[in-house]
Amino acid sequence: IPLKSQLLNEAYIFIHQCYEELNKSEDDLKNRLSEVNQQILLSGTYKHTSEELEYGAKVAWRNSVRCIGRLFWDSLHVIDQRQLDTHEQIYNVLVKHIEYATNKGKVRPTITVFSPNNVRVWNHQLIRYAGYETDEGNMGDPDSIQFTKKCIELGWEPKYGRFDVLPLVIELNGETKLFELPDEIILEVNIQPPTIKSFDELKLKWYAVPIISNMSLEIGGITYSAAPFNGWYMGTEIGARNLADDFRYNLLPEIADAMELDTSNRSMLWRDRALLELNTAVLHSFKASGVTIVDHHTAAEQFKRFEQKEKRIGRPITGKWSWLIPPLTPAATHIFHNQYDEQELTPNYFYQKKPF
Ligand code: HEM
Ligand SMILES: N=C(Nc1cccc(CNC[C@@H]2CCCN2)c1)c1cccs1
Repeated sequence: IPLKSQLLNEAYIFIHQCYEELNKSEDDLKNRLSEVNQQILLSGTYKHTSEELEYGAKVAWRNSVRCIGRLFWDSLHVIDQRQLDTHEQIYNVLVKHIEYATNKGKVRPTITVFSPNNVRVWNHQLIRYAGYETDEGNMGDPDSIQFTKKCIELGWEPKYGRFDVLPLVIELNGETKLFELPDEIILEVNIQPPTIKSFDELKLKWYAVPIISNMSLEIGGITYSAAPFNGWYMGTEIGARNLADDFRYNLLPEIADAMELDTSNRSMLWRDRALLELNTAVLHSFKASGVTIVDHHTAAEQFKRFEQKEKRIGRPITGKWSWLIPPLTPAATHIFHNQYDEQELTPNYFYQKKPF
């Protein structure tokens, strides 16, 4: 086929890779290639079959170089919602995604794919806490301050709490609408340590399911700009970053006080002791609540199995070392002592320009 455009080229490569890996016949491949060629020459684009979409979304996960959780790439639940064309339908399907993925705590890795190019979800994650800048300092999640301001501009009523779940902001064909999430679909875990009782006054909690909604899914030259996907948490994301970073909830000083540590002397490693206590509390609390979570040692072990499996099959292993090593005790994992090819193959998930 004279490759008249970049899209033809990328479509060609994807269909070949997909039909090869799915063991399709030569006839199927030939027929599909000429069909795709026709669609592109006639309309300038082409439509994936549901099978191609499912394969593409799974392989995009397998190609995500920053992800430690890729062992389970083939078990992704792919929900094809490319036919929806109103804000309300999209909102209802996002609520269904949250319920299906949460599954009362037995988290199911899931992605919902909307029509390419004309849908955007403005949220970073479907469930995330608001952040506020007040005269007395910050309240809530500082990472959400800018988006929270946007929601207030769009008519959202701020509650100025520490853990206010943000509304969904859905853009369709250039029109943006705001939707509140019903409390009952948001599963949260109260975080208390297995040891220290004084933690309780800190009244800590976090939401159960991380659902990334601001990245695009690129398959064979087609960009799905709204394709929210979730897995389950690795404990350090909550305990070593979201609740610990001094530009996030910055809780280590309070944790250290609750542990009656001497915080006047750094070389006593009080920050490290507080981190350990907080991270064991996160893992313990999620497990006690029956919510899926993985510790960073187990996750690294699973990633090692992923590497071994990919090697056996003869596929390249790609990874981004600085993201794959966990923020807590990284040198205790094999990842720390390895090097990885950072090449970003497609299909893949990519950052996209902010819609606001
Ligand atoms: C099943 C459990 C999973 C676990 C435990 C897991 C774990 C992680 C962790 C810890 C990160 C780094 C996040 C950060 O430091 O902010 C990450 C990144 C990533 N994961 Fe996974 N993941 C899982 C499933 C998935 C799924 C289902 C997808 C997509 C279908 C996915 C795609 C990605 C992508 C694209 C990134 C990079 C995000 C960025 O660049 O900001 N992961 N994963
Ligand atoms: N466990 C998860 N964690 C995760 C995965 C991808 C992206 C993120 C959020 N990353 C952005 C934050 C903020 C800056 C650096 N980390 C979290 C998953 C979320 C969705 C699928 S798995």
